[in-house]
Amino acid sequence: MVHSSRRRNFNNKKKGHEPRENKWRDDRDAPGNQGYREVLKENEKYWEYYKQQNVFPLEQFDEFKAALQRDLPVSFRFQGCHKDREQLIHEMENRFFGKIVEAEDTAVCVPKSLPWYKEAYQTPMSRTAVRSHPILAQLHNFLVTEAELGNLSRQEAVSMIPPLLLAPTSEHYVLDLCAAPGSKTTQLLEMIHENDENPKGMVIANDVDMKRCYMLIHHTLKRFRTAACAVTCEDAARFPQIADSDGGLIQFDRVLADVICSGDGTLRKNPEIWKKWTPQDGLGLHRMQIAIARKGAQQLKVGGRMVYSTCSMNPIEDEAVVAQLLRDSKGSLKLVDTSKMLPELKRENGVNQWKVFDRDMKLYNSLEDISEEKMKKVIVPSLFPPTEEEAKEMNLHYSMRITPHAQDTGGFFVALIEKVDESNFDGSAANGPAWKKKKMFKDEPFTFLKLDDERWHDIRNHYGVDESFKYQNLFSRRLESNDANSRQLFYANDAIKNFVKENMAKVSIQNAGMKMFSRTEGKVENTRFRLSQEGIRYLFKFMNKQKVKIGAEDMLHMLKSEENLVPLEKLTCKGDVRKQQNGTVVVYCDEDEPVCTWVGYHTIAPYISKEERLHLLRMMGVDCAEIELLMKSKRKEKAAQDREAAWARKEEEAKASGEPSTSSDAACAALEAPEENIQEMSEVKE
Ligand SMILES: C[S@@+](CC[C@H](N)C(=O)[O-])C[C@H]1O[C@@H](n2cnc3c(N)ncnc32)[C@H](O)[C@@H]1O
Repeated sequence: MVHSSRRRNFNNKKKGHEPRENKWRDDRDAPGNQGYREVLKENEKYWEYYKQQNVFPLEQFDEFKAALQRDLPVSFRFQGCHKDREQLIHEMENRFFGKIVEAEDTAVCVPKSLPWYKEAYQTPMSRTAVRSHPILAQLHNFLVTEAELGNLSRQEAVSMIPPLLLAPTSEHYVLDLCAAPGSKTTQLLEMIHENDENPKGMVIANDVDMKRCYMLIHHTLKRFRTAACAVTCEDAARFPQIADSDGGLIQFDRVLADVICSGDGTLRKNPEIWKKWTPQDGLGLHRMQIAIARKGAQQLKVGGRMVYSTCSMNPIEDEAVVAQLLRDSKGSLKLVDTSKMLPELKRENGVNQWKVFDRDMKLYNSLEDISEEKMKKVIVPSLFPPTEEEAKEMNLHYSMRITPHAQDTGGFFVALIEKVDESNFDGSAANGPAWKKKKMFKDEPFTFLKLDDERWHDIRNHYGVDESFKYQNLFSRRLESNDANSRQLFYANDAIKNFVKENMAKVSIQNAGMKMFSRTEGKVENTRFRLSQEGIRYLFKFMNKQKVKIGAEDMLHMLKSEENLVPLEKLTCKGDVRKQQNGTVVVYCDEDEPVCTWVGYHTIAPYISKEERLHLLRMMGVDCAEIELLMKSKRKEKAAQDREAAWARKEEEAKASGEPSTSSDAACAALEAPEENIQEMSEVKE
């Protein structure tokens, strides 16, 4: 992102300019960040539209408006395994909440857990305010390192609802049709891992936008390493039927259609919407939304459930889409009554009646009102509310709308739909405007290991891997002829392996499973393959060599050491470690937390990130305040360097094009993925 003072100069803004009432200097980290540009938080059409729609009692209108004009509270969610979550929540509450209360500062609030999701927290303070307050800054520091590791995710409160309603289990096959940037994908993955570290189920996360797929892989999934996920890049409205290994078709237990929408419930964090919103935003997306929802329903098995959700409160994008889906299904789909689910969540029931306006707020009561030919393409029959008879069958009130003022969140809509019967549903007729896909990367083939592969012999012998380990689920991303040179070996569970093998020719699969081994060229080790920390999670229990149980003191010594290389001489475990071959050695105090290390002739080095070290120390009850501070200053330094570099690039681009720069730096920075996480995708020149 761009350094603020330079941005101000570039935009010719005066320094020291104070925001006026009802204007907002948006958060520098906000998605779609426009810098410190002022935004007038007014839009007459928007206010009038929602006064007319009756999606919440009209007497609440002033509260609705006031909530939308306030900054969005910060919310975050603890994720990862149950034990870690509990311990981290305990640490956060113990270390910071007391101090915040003691400070008796009225400007500071203790984050509160959401009444309907106890592992998620919300604070009415904006992100900028949190970072600039001395006590909250420490808490922020703690949260940032845990977020880096994927133990915590900053996510809008309302966006946590769809996975909670879908409630997938470890056996479920889940399709997330519009997945990027992936906060709900992570939540779904976490749920299928909740009671089983190595679930039989899988999540296929799809997005039509290649750049956003890339973000999903290298930023979101990087933090939640799993063998049970694949990322595909397809138009959801045309998502292909997935082949199963037995020659049949895969039908999913759960589908999430968190579709593209006008985002008019995200005004509090997307300032652009204030200026641009008209009713046309919803009208323009309606057909695409129906097409995606229909394709999602087609992929469901009988008894399976789909969530249709939008971050818009507009019935044209919400109930009208669900109503058309139900109409088309001829009784194969039913809305599920969600009124008893998440009882503490305040919501409005879905509505049976709404009004259809065009871009200029002209009201259309029925199709007969349309005189102009060109409007017939815009105002289509499915925009209108159901007849009284249809409404009785549809139960649109079973769906829910979250209004911003009900519990200080963004606006959101969710419908839970169940497939009750296959016979009348013709998903193949699902058609919508086609998405023009821009191809950036060539999909490298997935080549799975065979028993006689010498790499497998090498790995099996070196790590003493048990016969029961599924070597056939290891793969590289190279053509078979070129495979021996692959730098990395990945691992997928059976469901993902079968999905990939059967479908790689017809589905654009960008990523699957997780990295387990990297090739090494060093002289120290006796294997060509180094084990990665995320790979241990799966391999550890199959390993009979290259692992050593050590005492807590040795572990602390290694993790706390300022030098990465720790002399073996200083550790009591040196004898046991020296019995292993040089290279990767896994050490552990507790079998649940094995740590990958690198052992040389005289030294041992934990082969994990700084954040991971910090997390392990926290889990061992160590006070990490000093290390956190040190890391914070390094992070700041790095962020400043990145900002400068991004800004320099932007200026270069602007100079080259002769146009003033717009700020898509967030996206720019987000696309810089560390090379080691890339599944050997190669760029294709178009
Ligand atoms: C509301 S966002 C999804 C947010 C995501 N579910 C999450 O929780 O992070 C909508 C996504 O739909 C994607 N999208 C838009 N049209 C699509 C299509 N036809 N097929 C698949 N994805 C689409 C966009 O690229 C965008 O990433």
